[in-house]
Parts: sequence; structure tokens; C-alpha cells
Amino acid sequence: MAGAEWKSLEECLEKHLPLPDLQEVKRVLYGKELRSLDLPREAFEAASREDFELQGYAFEAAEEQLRRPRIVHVGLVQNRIPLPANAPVAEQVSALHRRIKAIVEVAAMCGVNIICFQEAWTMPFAFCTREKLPWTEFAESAEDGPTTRFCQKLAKNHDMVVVSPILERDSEHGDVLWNTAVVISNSGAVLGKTRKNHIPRVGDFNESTYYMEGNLGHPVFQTQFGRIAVNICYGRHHPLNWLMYSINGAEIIFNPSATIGALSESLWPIEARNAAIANHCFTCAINRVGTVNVFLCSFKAHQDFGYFYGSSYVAAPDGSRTPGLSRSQDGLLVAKLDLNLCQQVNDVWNFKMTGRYEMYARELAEAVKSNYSPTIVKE
Ligand SMILES: NC(=O)NCCC(=O)O
Repeated sequence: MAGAEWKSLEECLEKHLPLPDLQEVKRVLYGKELRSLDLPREAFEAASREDFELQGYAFEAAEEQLRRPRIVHVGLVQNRIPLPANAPVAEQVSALHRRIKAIVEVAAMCGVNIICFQEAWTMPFAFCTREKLPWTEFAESAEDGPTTRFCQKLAKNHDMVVVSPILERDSEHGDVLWNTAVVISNSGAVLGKTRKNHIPRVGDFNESTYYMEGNLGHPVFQTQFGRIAVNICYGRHHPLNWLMYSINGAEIIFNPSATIGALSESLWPIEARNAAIANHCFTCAINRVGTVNVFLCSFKAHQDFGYFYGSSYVAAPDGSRTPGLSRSQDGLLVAKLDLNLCQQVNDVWNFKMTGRYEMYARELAEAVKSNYSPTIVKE
């Protein structure tokens, strides 16, 4: 399995395919071609100084007579952990705050309205270890923890909605831990929070050791720039999880993740993109970068989690998608969306109209009963 040396699928295709073939391959793999965004030169200079990749693309929608375009710029951030996982907790968190501040400043230069960071962005992805300390020390209050206060400043200073996925400690309810995304309005106020509904039970992703299954359902947040929701990591394997955010009106669903090549890299380009198609909305898939292999873990087998392959991308309701960010470098992906595309595609494909939700609801209500017997027709 390739590590950092294999930069991206896109780079590989561009290197090896003759141009006419490349165009056809891209048409099939990525849908209609997206225009590159004309981002400011200073933004590229700052990104290069800070050593992260910057890419930008525009998704267009048809002009309408009665509605003006509903343009929003989203920013997706993927990053390594800047300090080793055995550095003091407070130093690791501060280093991550500094790193994200530098990237958000570039996002502001690019006119980003809504930015989302990777899953559990304030910590190394330590859930493979099954150890409690020091990892539980990274948990914070969603309402007024140091990271939320830090993000509130960013949001207000840059007039930007910030989606901040953290490990949450809920001290008002028995100190329970949750895998949470805090949504901070561009005014700087905490708009609310949403929690990861599905906990992985796969490989070394031993996350039920750390936090509970989300109990907040599928909230959608009305922001000044559009209605957004957050389907955290492993939730992307559950089509009904995406569906419920969409049923509640989400126009953009962020999917902050932490996943490794050996487990999921072949699923990655499909799942969020399929969710955008199936639900007539935009989806933003974000994955962290690099390895974490300095755990203080006593189980040797759990010391090296594998390679987090980045490759963050945005997909649109018409099935088109941006190229992925690098597999190996920190990055900021900026995408200009016209939210009118959601309704336009809905009117073409009609999945919301043709979906037989009432029938599924009735059948599912029966199927979850303990005395349910599946309908199998036999000779
Ligand atoms: N963080 C997390 O839920 N990872 C699970 C692995 C995956 O979904 O690819």
C-alpha cells in the first residue's frame, strides 16, 4: 500500500495518459469538467510559505429567471499533526491551533464562507491504542472549551462559518465523551453541535472505547450562506444517515473523517460522491494526512495505525467532483458552489419525488421488530 511517495491519483493519470485519453478518463471518473478558481496570488504565496497545497474549483448551475445564483465558497482543510503524539497535550493542541489559524487566514483571502476541519482535529488519531490517558485529556466542552473559543475568534474575524469536529466532554451530563462537530456562525456565536451517529467497529478503529453513539439525530444548521449538516467519518458508509440530513433540508453535508489506505481508499471516491447524487446536495469529504506511530501504547500491534491518505474532495448533486487534494501534504481545497444546482438536479432526476419513503418507513418499522420474518418467496 502506497504511503506519502504516491502523491495522488490525478497526478498519476496526468503523468501517464495521453491528453485525449485523459479527457475521457476524467469525464467518466469526475463528471463534467470544473473550472479552476482564480484564487489570489497572495493566497498561493502564503500557502507555499506555510507549506500546504491550495486548490480551487467552481461548480456552475444554470441561470434561472426567478432566482438569483446562491453562491457559497466552502473550504476543506486536511492536515498532519505538527507535533509527535507523545508531546505534552497542551503543546499539541496549541500547535494545531497555530497550524489551522495559518490555513484559515489563506481561506479568508480566497473568500471562503464556510470552512470545515478534519475529524477530531485537535488531537492525534489515538483511538487505535485503547488507552485512556493522555487521549481523553484532549476532550473539551463543545460550548465553551478552548478550541470552541479559538474557532469563535476565527469565525468573527473572518466572517466565516466554522465547522469544528472535536472530541467533546459533556460535563453537564456525567462527563460523557462524544465525537462532535461544533458549528460556529460567522457572527462568532455557537450555532449548535451535532454528534457522530455511527461508531466504527472495524480494524483498529476501536472508537467505542472512547465515546458514545450520537444522540442528537440529524440536525441541519441554517447559516447565512446555506443549510449545512455534518456526517462524521464512519457515518459515510450509512446511506440512511446521509438521507436523514438531506430530508431535514441540508444543501451541503460535510464529512470530516480519519481513515487509512489499507481499509478504505477504494471506497473513498465513491461514498460521498454517491451521497451527493442520491440526495441532490453537495458533499465535502475531508480526510487527515500522514501516519501516527509514536503512541505510548502498550499493545505493539496497535502502535502503527497505517497511512491517512488525505484526498479530500467536493462532490455535486450532478455527480461532478473536484480532484482530490494530495495524499501526503496538508491542504486547503476551496470550492465555489451555486446551491441552485441542488433544486435543478432534483427537478431533473426527481429522487425526492420518486423515493418511496413511506413504504420503506413501514417496512423498516416491521423489520426492526424482534419477531420480524423477512419476506422471502420460495417455491
Ligand atoms: N474515524 C472513523 O470513523 N474511521 C473509521 C474508518 C472508516 O470509516 O474508514
